Amino acid sequence: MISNFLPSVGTILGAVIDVALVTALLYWLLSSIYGTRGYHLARGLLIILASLAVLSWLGKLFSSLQLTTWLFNNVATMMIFAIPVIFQPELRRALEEFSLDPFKNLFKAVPEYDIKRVINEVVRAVELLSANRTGALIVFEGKVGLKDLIQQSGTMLNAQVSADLLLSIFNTRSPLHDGAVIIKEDRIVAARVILPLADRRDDRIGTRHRAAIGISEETDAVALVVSEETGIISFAYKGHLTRYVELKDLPFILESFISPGGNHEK
Ligand SMILES: Nc1ncnc2c1ncn2[C@@H]1O[C@H](COP(=O)(O)OP(=O)(O)OP(=O)(O)O)[C@@H](O)[C@H]1O
Repeated sequence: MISNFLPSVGTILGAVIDVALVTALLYWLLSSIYGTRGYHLARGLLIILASLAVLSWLGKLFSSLQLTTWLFNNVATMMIFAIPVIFQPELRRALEEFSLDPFKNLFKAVPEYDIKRVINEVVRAVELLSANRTGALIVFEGKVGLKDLIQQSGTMLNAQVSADLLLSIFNTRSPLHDGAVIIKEDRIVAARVILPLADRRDDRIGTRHRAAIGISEETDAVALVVSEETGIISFAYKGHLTRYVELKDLPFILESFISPGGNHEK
């Protein structure tokens, strides 16, 4: 008798395969866009959708929560059409990369690196850039990836951070000096990257500083600026520009914002 109420082995197996397939698809989707600004948006949408799905399922179980069930059904349908539009560039790139190397995003190890060395090299470069009044914009990538910006406008370098390399890049005779340098962990990932400009209009600052504020508004990156006009060192974080940074304070400031794994803790 009880066996009438128990699901058959086939049903259980079907459900397990169903869940495994959806999980694998979502994992692939998220790992494909990991490193882009769309990743956190996609993760947020999935969390909302999963919460609504759980509530809707509970609603069905207890024959209540009709509004939640209605909301879930409509949001889910809407998202099927909205997601390809919102994530069009990321999905396109992910599919292209997938066709070239299907297992590229699996089994990535978390790298370890010497953060003190990176900071020392950056500070040494900033000291000379500031003294020589050479303009510079250095962005430290945080948890939010900047891969999409780099692919749109930058020149890939993927070189170890060193003061000499930073000085060569920002040398005004170098073809790479315009735009921003992106640092991820202990690598200079790219140079000549065009950043989104902050909307804020302020006559006291030009486009280099507005670009630093812009990227710090849109992501959790820290952007370091050396003014070409005055040699003043500034940094932008969470949309706020701190100017007149003293060189002696720079190592502590950078250390407090950057931690291994690309996470800014403050
Ligand atoms: N969107 C952007 N992304 C990255 N870099 C940019 C962007 N816009 C401008 N820059 C950089 O800023 C330089 C122009 O700086 P501009 O003089 O307008 O700004 P500023 O804030 O007054 O800086 P400075 O004090 O160094 O003069 C450009 O040559 C380029 O290297």
